Parts: sequence; structure tokens; C-alpha cells
Amino acid sequence: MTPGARVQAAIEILDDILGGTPAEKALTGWARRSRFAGSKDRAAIRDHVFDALRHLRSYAAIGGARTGRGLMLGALRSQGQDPGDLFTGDRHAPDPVTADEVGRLFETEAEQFDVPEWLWPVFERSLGENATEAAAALQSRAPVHLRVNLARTSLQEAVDALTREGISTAPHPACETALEVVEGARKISQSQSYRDGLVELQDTASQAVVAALNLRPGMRVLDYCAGGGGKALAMAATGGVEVFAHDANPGRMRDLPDRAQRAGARITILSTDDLVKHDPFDVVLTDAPCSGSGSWRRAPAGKWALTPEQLTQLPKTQLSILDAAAPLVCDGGVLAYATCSMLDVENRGVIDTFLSSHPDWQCTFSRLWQVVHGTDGFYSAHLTRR
Ligand SMILES: C[S@@+](CC[C@H](N)C(=O)[O-])C[C@H]1O[C@@H](n2cnc3c(N)ncnc32)[C@H](O)[C@@H]1O
Repeated sequence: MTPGARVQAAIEILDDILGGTPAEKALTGWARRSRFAGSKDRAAIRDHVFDALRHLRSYAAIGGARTGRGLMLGALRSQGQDPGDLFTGDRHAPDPVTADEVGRLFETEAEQFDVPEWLWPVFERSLGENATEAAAALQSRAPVHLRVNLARTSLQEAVDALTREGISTAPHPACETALEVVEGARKISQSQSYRDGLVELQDTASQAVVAALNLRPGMRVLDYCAGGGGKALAMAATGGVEVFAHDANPGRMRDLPDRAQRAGARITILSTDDLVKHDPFDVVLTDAPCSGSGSWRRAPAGKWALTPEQLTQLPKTQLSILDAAAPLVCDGGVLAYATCSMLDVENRGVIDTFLSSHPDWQCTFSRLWQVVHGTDGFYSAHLTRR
């Protein structure tokens, strides 16, 4: 496909998404209808689409319309490219730009930095003077990070094995198990290193949340909101710890047995009814459902889908999870809270409310990982009984 035809494909897919189709479904639907597109075309189109979704407000302003066409015009203009070079109408390229397809200046900082207007004050309260920097970081594409499974290999052996398979990586400073993929990211899922469980795809901040738990041999640990089990697997790789996984929606853990087998990890899956048969635990990690604001680079649609009502409800859900998990922690044990959010109301706000209604608990650790430091945005706090 020509570059112009790829832009036209992105326009059609973006229109589909703006009409309410989830991004992945819109991309797969287009690929199914367009068998002529090769893998490089599909990858380039996907990049266009996700870039436009990360920049929905700013590209719509510069492009003159919140449509697939407006967004792609905005994308080219913001990259300093003349849209006329690709909007030629030739060979499946978009029709030429018309005189009324003009952009405009940004009206607000929220628009410039691609944050919903209602959310900007929340963003500013949470991140203070770093708000614009943090929002700008969310406009860029997320790097691919790997967790080296230290139960199977060493960091250097993993780097060497990946290099032999054409995947070059560099250690990430935020966690000693983490590698950032420099080249060859698309080869990972088919690589022997991945299939042998030497590495797992996981953002560095998620790894750092687990590393901060300082797990020691002999501990019994529960991943209370295990989902796909990324953190349970990271815990199991620590060695010598007994790992249990639970989720209110057990279907979310369906891939965990296969992932654990690949990693050589033993993880016991517990239903909600079984929890009391196995408690107390030395560490209970509650990686709670959240706005996902720290991972909006990867899932940009979430940024535009979040509503004020949801952001009011989420802290209530997060608190109820802490309330339910607290009795499962042994005396002297740690109740760890985590979100992939940078918003104070879901982080410190939740911990403060929990502590005010549980005076026998104290916070012994808290940290915010920020996108500007090269990871997903993540928050974690450790609570212990006094
Ligand atoms: C942020 S995701 C977990 C991600 C996962 N820990 C990982 O690292 O891949 C939050 C999970 O919490 C689960 N959840 C929601 N409400 C819950 C509750 N009341 N108790 C336990 N889990 C809950 C959801 O089903 C979802 O899988």
C-alpha cells in the first residue's frame, strides 16, 4: 500500500472507532476486509490509529474536525508535514484537502495535552507542576518492557538469548528485572526466549510494584485482584514464596495456568469462598480496578471513555476491596495497594480514607511511578497493623 492509502485506511478505521466500535475490533474488522494489506501495512496503519487516539483532542483542533479525516490531517500538520503530499486522491489516497478544512489554535491546555476538559483540574491537583509534562508523556507511544524470569535465567543470559533472536534490549533503571526492548519488539511473542518462559511482557512499573514488596523465602502471598496474573507471576519468580491468586471475576485468570507453566511457576488459584481456608497471608496485594490513567499510552481509548461518575465510583470500589482484603493479612503482614493510575483520588485519597476508618492500620510505604520516568504511571502503598 502507498503511504496515502495507509492514511485512508486509518481514516476509515478511526471513523469506525469514533462511531463506537472498540479500537481492536475496528482494526481487526478492517484487516479482515482488506486481505491485500501486508503485515507492514497493518502495523503502519495501527500506528496511525493509536497515535491519533492518543492525540484525539489536539489533532481534531489542528485538523479542523473530530473525524477520521480531521484527525489524520491534524496528525500530519502537527508533524510538520504538508497533508497535500498524501491527500492526493490518487491510488486509494484520501481526497485532496479542501479550503474549509482548516485547523485552529488550542483553546485550553487540556486540549493541547489531550486530556478531557473535566479531568484537567483533577490531573493538575494530582500532579501539580508536573501535570503538563505528565499529560505530554501520555501522548507518546509506550515502550515495550520485558520482565526477566529470574527463576529461570539471569538478566545477562536473557539479554544474550534475545539478542541471538534479533531482539535487542537495554536494562531499565526502575527495576532490576526489567528490560526495555530497543529493536525487534514484534518478534517477542514468537521468540524461543518468550516461549521458554525466560521473559514475560510486563511494564517496568508493574515489576517495581512487586519488587517493592521485598518478598522473602517462606512467605505466603496473595494476589487478590490477579486478573491475567502478571503480578502473581512476578511474585512467583521471586523464589521460595508460596503464591495464591484470586479475582472476583475468575474468568480473568483463565490464561494464568498456561502462563505459570511456561514460567515454571506454581500458583494456586483460589475462589472467593476458598480465601478463608487459606488465610492469613504475609502479603496481600490488591492491584485494584482503576481509571487506568497511568497506562493511557497503551490504551488511549480509556482516556476518552472515563466519566466523572466513574471517577467518583472507583475510589468506593477500591476502598471496598481494601476492606475485604485487610482481614486476610496476618499480624505483622502487609496489605499492599496498587493502581495503574496517577490520579490522587484513586491513590492517596483512598489510602487516607482507609486509614481514617481503620485507625489500627498505618502506611509504611507509598510511591508514585510516573510516565515521564519511562514507565507506566503506577501507585503503590503498603499498610500494616500498628
Ligand atoms: C487492574 S486489574 C488487575 C491486573 C493484574 N493484577 C495484572 O497484573 O495483570 C484489576 C482486577 O481486579 C478484579 N476485581 C474487581 N473487583 C474486585 C473485587 N471486589 N475483588 C477482587 N478482584 C476484583 C478485576 O476483575 C480485575 O481483574
